[in-house]
Amino acid sequence: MSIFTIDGVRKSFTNGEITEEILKGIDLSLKEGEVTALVGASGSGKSTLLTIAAGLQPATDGQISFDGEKMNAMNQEEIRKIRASKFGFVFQFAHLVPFLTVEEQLMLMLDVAESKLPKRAQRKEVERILNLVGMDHRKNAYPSSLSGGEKQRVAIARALIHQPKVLFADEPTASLDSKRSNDIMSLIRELTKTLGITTLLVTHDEEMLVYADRVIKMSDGLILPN
Ligand SMILES: Nc1ncnc2c1ncn2[C@@H]1O[C@H](COP(=O)(O)OP(=O)(O)OP(=O)(O)O)[C@@H](O)[C@H]1O
Repeated sequence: MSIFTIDGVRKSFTNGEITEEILKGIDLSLKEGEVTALVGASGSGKSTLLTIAAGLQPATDGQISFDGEKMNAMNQEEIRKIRASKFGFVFQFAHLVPFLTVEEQLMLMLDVAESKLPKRAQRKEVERILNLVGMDHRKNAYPSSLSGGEKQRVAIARALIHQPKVLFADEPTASLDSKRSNDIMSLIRELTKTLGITTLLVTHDEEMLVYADRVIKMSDGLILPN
């Protein structure tokens, strides 16, 4: 089932007198339980498409529907709520808060997502997700004592702690060596399947495409036919 559909999405940026069209009419649907990878040359529009799909910036034209609702018809506050409760994000760097322990990072995220669970149940949930990403033994650690791969595991746990429906991952392995990249992508794939999430991944790394169910190639603001 498609949970996310992108129809005829265009995006232009204007700098002074010059307007440049970066996305030139994108149609894409994402299926539940699948990892969809966006690949393409630098500047082809991958990150722009991901941020528009995630409601982080508006499209110039076109429709985005999530779970049967048109995101274009929503106001900023409605989009913010969907982002906080239904979407999770992982980027190239983990961006963990340096003065919070692993457990505290995740508790903070539950606050942001306005979790209604009592604190004790929240702690249990944190333990469960840390177990899923293999980091439960480091719940009291601060980010400075974690390796790059461990930080990314915590970032994945933080992205999934509020049980989002969609995971947006923009170059999640770009700061890692080959072994850690494979570990992280294998984890993202496994969690996509076991938790029934829909994952949109942007990557430069061809080696990571084995973890995708679908590979979408972009070139100059368009999706190339398969
Ligand atoms: N806010 C903006 N204002 C003007 N131009 C922008 C803006 N955001 C992106 N662009 C331009 O849009 C084009 C596509 O950028 P985007 O980051 O989507 O590409 P990408 O395929 O993700 O590239 P990379 O692989 O290098 O990250 C680039 O030429 C970029 O300079």
